[in-house]
Amino acid sequence: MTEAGCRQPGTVWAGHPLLTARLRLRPLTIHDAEPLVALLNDWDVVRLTAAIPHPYGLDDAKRFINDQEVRRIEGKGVALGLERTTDNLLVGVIGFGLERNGEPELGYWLGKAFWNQGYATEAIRRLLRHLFDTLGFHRVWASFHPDNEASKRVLEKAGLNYYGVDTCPMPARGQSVIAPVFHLKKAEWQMARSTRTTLLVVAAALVDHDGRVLMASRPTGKDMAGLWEFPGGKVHEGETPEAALIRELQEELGIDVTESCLAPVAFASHDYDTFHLLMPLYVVRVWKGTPAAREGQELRWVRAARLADLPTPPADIPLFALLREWV
Ligand SMILES: Nc1nc2c([nH]c(=O)n2[C@H]2C[C@H](O)[C@@H](COP(=O)(O)OP(=O)(O)OP(=O)(O)O)O2)c(=O)[nH]1
Repeated sequence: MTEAGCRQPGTVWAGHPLLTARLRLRPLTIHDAEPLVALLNDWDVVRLTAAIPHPYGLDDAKRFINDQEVRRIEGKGVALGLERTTDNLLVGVIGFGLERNGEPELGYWLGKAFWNQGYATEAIRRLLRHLFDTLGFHRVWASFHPDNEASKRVLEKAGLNYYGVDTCPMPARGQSVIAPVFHLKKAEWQMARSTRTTLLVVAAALVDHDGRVLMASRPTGKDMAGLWEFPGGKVHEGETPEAALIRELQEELGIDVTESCLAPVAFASHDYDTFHLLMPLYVVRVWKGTPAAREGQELRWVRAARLADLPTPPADIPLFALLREWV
């Protein structure tokens, strides 16, 4: 963990995309110009923002991307595209600037089609972890247009609280507003996170005679729907991980596995927004029955070397390289 004193001055981005259950947060590139126009040329999206012009054209998008690249290099702030993992679609932008006494101030917007689906909260929570844990800041700020109730709710859900009001210039709207200001201190953020649970989930890499691994899509209605995962599920109270996996494989795939055929090979330990996942992974080469989708999921046999090409929960990504050693 980096503390504030250790942070390289001017570092606002650690270089790797930040992953959430459904999103990838990464710097904008010139390829985002057209998608930005498609999302931002919409009065409903921009009317409560301070600096986004309307109408919004390709030149505006290119200038914005370029300016943000310069700000990032100069260590003044960063704008990150929010890319949905299942289809790599740009759904919005989140970022921060250090203009408020060198402490990060958040900004974000989502395309209208992506409102009310929890994307903003998910992105803010991940960015907070980056700002506090990786970059070592001790406080973050955010302000919003007083009419922007949705923004207020999102900030509250992410743990920020009311600080006061401030006069905020809105150059693109030709006015200033008295805007509510919210903030969150690192100590409060750490305190709230300390009450989160560690969730124990077990998973199986079923390996067939061709060395392919069975992956299942998470069904609609579950968190991370559409992503490809190892079959498995939560360990119930009083259950051993092995018993839980045998039960899950019967429930989800209709196959019978005995405990002696479960070889533990790796585990995932991943910090999701609202819980910490601990997931032992077992390789299984012998089972009775033919795996069939019993719970509305799709199934796919995938070569170990191609697992990383699938959209998967972020927790699974480190497992793929480890699994290649075993398959
Ligand atoms: N099974 C499985 N779960 C995974 C993987 N990667 C990953 O992050 N997870 C997460 C997704 C969920 O948050 C959690 C598993 O919970 P779940 O809700 O699917 O478990 P379950 O089958 O017991 O479902 P339910 O009966 O509670 O509905 O673990 C994976 O590869 N396989």
